[in-house]
Amino acid sequence: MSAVEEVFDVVAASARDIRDSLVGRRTYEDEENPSGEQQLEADVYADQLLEERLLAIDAVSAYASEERDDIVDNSADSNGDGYSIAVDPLDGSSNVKSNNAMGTIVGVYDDPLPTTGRSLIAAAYVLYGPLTTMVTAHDATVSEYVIEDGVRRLVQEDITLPDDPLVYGFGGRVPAWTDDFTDYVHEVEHELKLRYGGAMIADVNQVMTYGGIFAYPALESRPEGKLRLLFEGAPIAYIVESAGGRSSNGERSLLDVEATEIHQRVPVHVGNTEYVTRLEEALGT
Ligand SMILES: O=P(O)(O)OC[C@H]1O[C@](O)(COP(=O)(O)O)[C@@H](O)[C@@H]1O
Ligand SMILES: [Mg+2]
Ligand SMILES: [Mg+2]
Repeated sequence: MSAVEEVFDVVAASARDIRDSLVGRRTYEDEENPSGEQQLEADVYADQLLEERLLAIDAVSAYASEERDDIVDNSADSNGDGYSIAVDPLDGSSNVKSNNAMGTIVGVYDDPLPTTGRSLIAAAYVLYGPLTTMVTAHDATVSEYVIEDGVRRLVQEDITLPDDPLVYGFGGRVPAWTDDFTDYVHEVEHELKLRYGGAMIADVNQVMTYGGIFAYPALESRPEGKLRLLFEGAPIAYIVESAGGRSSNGERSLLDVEATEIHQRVPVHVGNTEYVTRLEEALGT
């Protein structure tokens, strides 16, 4: 089995345990993560589980996560030339309180972190919805699996974004959006249906399913947006682009954004090519 398939299997097995763990871990810890957000017990649990299991794979030499300051380096065990894994252990974890959908995001990078999304050789996300599903991208192929008893079963192969887009979801408070972005939203809302749930993975998965656009844009008070490049933006861009869509930070593909810090943020826009291209035009880039 290839190392990438091994990573995907470990993520699937861990997804079952993460899901099972949620029931007793819906309260906040006293700690904040490196992005200054309060951590839930569930965030910490998922992070520890994934760190332990992913680093146990021979070909994995480093583990970085949204929930910890520093990279955990295991290169001595993998002869220094293994993959670096970047993880958002629970995406949209504040949804655990209201029992709404959440995700797990995994990027497999072929270079030491921080590095650009062009170093990604695979990416995957788990969606904890009514079903636990997993979408993987590797070798230009996007596949969807259902996870049962910790094992992934293929349900759809060679996924591409639908040609007739239906939905949009944009994060951030409306008054915080820039004027250019707001003008774009006013166009799009005549064409697509709003679907926004506050967990990027759930919102992006709707775009993967129905076509359209998801964005967490630059805000007036926060030009860098909210989402993190290595753990959220680049892996999702890799998956959406592998499915025939586009990603952008407003100017260029998220895969081409220079990475200088592990926890750096980036404006995220992903979806059907037409909508992302129009968005770049609206932003004047
Ligand atoms: O609550 P807001 O501001 O709409 O932000 C929602 C965004 O924040 C996130 O929850 C951030 O992810 P984390 O839960 O991993 O910090 C995204 O999943 C989502 O798109
Ligand atoms: Mg997240
Ligand atoms: Mg998270």
